[in-house]
Amino acid sequence: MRICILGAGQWGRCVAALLEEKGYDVEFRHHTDRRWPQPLDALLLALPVQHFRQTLVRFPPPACPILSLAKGLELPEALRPSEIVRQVWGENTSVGALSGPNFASEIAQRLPTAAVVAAEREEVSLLFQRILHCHRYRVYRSTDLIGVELAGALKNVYAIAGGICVGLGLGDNALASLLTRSLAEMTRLGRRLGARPATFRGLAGVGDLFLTGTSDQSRNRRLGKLVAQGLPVDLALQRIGSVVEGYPTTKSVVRAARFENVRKPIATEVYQILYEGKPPKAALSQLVEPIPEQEEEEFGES
Ligand SMILES: NC(=O)C1=CN([C@@H]2O[C@H](COP(=O)(O)OP(=O)(O)OC[C@H]3O[C@@H](n4cnc5c(N)ncnc54)[C@H](O)[C@@H]3O)[C@@H](O)[C@H]2O)C=CC1
Ligand SMILES: O=C(CO)COP(=O)(O)O
Repeated sequence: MRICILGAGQWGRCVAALLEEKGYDVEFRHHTDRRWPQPLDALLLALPVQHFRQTLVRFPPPACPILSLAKGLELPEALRPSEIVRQVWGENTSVGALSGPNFASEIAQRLPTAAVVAAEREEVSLLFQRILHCHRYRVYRSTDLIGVELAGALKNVYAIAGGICVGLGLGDNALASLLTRSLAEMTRLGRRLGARPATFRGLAGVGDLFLTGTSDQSRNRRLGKLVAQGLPVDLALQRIGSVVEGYPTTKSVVRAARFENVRKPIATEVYQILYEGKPPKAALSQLVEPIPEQEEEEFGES
């Protein structure tokens, strides 16, 4: 079986190594290429989401199932990776998504973890589960493509919030509270777009949120921490030096029409810190001080 990976960053290279270990023939394509390898059985997309569209248009629609490995929402409409794929290559394109608590660096060290592959059509999720699953990478299946893609993208916004909380030295109680309320907010945003709430309690949701919200390996959390410690956003992004999907995704979530009128106080504060220069301390205290308004319940807490 011949598998192509478009995008050779940390994640694309890590997944390639895993597949090669399983005996697959893997070939990379870069965003400057124009042709697919022949023949081609499956395509994995490992590009940052903001580069998806401009890269995909260079290539003809591939005649094989596609899996997005990316975690973000495209500006300005907050489109999910699979939505971009279908806009560019046609509505009938077979496309799924992979997500979960997966730091590339740990998987590259052969440490174990789990993930979920989602696709609307079960034969697509079955195919990619079979391709990726192995003794150190346990792959589950889901039919909630919307939920899995949204969970993977949104957790980056809340990992930044976690970093801000840590950077301000607010303590572990505050961090746990913030991440729990973040999960409620993610679930609410997901519900608006038709995602299943249960998906947010799975690997792509709580699994990845708690990983990236509590570990300094996360680039998103590091961005929040550096900014809370007083570094200007552009310098913080430069210092991290690789893709921080939560940065554009925060803007997508707060500005896109599809999330209008969904209560999202945490994402809004993160947006104001990153894009409007609001001092992190003022933003975070705004989340802590007022008695919460009555809101749609996610955890029976109103
Ligand atoms: N690194 C990780 O641990 C994980 C990353 N992901 C996701 O995978 C996606 C890729 O992330 P990483 O591989 O970590 O990024 P990276 O920062 O290591 O690599 C960046 C990638 O962007 C490509 N690129 C740079 N400029 C480009 C342009 N103008 N047009 C198109 N492509 C361009 C590069 O070729 C490279 O493939 C992101 O959505 C990320 O959230 C998901 C799970 C784990
Ligand atoms: O998605 C990831 C791990 O699951 C990678 O997180 P960061 O992009 O925050 O480093």
